[in-house]
Amino acid sequence: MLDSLSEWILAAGIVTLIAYVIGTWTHNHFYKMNVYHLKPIPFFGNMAPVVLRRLSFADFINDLYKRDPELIKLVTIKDFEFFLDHRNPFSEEIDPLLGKGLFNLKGQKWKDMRSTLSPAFTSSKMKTMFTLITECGEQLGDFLKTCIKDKNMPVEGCKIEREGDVLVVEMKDLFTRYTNDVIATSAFGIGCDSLKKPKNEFYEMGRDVTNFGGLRSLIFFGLMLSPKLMKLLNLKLMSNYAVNFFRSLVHDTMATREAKDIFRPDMIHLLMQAKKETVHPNGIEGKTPKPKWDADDLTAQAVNFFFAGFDAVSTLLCFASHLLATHPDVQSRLQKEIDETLEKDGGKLTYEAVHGMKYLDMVVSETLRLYPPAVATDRKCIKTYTIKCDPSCTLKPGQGIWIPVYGLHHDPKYFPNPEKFDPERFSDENKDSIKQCTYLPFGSGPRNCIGNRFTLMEAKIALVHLLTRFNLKVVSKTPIPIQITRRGFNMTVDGGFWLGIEQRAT
Ligand code: HEM
Repeated sequence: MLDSLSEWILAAGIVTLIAYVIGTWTHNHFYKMNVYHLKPIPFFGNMAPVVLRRLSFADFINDLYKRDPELIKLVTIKDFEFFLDHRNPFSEEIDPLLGKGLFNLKGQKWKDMRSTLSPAFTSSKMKTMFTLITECGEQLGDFLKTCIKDKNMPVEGCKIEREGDVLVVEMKDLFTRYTNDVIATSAFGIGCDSLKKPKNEFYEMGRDVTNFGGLRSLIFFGLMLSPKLMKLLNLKLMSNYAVNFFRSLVHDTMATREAKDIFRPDMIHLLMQAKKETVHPNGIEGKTPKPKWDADDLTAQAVNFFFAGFDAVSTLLCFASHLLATHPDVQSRLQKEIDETLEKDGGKLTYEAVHGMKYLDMVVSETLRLYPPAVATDRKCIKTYTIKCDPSCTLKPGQGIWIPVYGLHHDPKYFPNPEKFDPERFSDENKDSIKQCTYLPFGSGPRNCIGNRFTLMEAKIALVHLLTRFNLKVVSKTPIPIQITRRGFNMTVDGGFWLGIEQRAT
């Protein structure tokens, strides 16, 4: 027991000293490496502006940014073998369904899983999934049409208000319902209509597990700083309830399909093939042992697709709709392209038509430049590597690298007048002049986003179904100018993406 004041002061002094040493343990790291750096502060390092909500994560990345696309090319493409892994904060022990997802896998296990999954994302597989996704796009258009026509139709559960013939819609809510239904049908093999059944369990679960605001942003930050401490405190990002929900969903779907010999052109089918080991990791039959995936390995991939698909794609659609509503000239030109394309094909939307619309591609690409849903990505050094610069800098295994996607996209050196929404940057004449490794919405090199084709198809289908029937309008609730949130890591705006949706004149 401490019973005198001096003992208390001594104990407090020792605790403070230990805390200070722990909080500044790595702070002379860059100094010792002779690398230009921002001076870190105790406990926060350089993250104080984000943790204390003085800056959004995107602006923080922009401020940190001292870039060199050539270096990014070395790390992500040329010398990729030295930087194979992400610095992932998810641990297989704490959050198995996050830790075992492709994004988090390391080394050979990542290579094996990536080769197993890659066949699911080829153009031919996208084509087979096109019909499933188009059905969700039609569902979205039909729901909005009925909502406008039938003023008595209940819309509780969805964030929709009525102003005469205009629906005032919170687009993040609308689009997460669409992206939820898309990923439910294509990755989990189940049909959902989250607009008509706004409280369905799959949607509620998705909203909950992909919310990285509030307490979760602190746990996320804690996992980055000290996974061991988080494990000790039993703090995880996914609740046991959510883990069991996804485990039994994937397990039951696979069991039903096996028992009834059901085939569906979706990702569950591919995962089932992987389980049966019919997909060979390197395509060289007999030379390399086939990886053994257990049930969690496979469920984790579906969960990984869900995480990526639910939030990032809806974020892209929110920013795209906002930009179209605030740039009516761009919206009209896009509607014209869509109308003409559909007319040529007798009103039917085909895979080829979606991929042939150039202006649509330019609008989506420019949205991803201006507001990349992944504002940064990273790599972890796994073998000692010397960067040939002056003075040279040697990276040791375990050290991490940020790739500041948002900073590159907003650099006037690569994108003149970077805050301007200008789809022309991606026209046939201009797009080839974009310098390699300066436009990275889906990352770079062999570890880039495996879902990039899927994303573009999904987003374009939604925009076609919306713009062919409706106009997007600025309303009094529309946030202008747009302010990216300072709460948490999600690329979103406080208060919501409110826009007006009105039926187009026929
Ligand atoms: C707007 C939508 C999306 C954006 C902006 C996005 C962006 C990214 C980025 C930046 C990375 C890291 C790449 C790197 O470090 O080089 C990534 C990885 C990944 N993404 Fe996406 N993504 C999106 C949608 C999707 C979708 C829909 C899926 C799945 C269906 C998906 C699955 C993945 C996976 C599995 C990885 C890890 C790949 C690996 O480590 O091999 N993403 N994504």
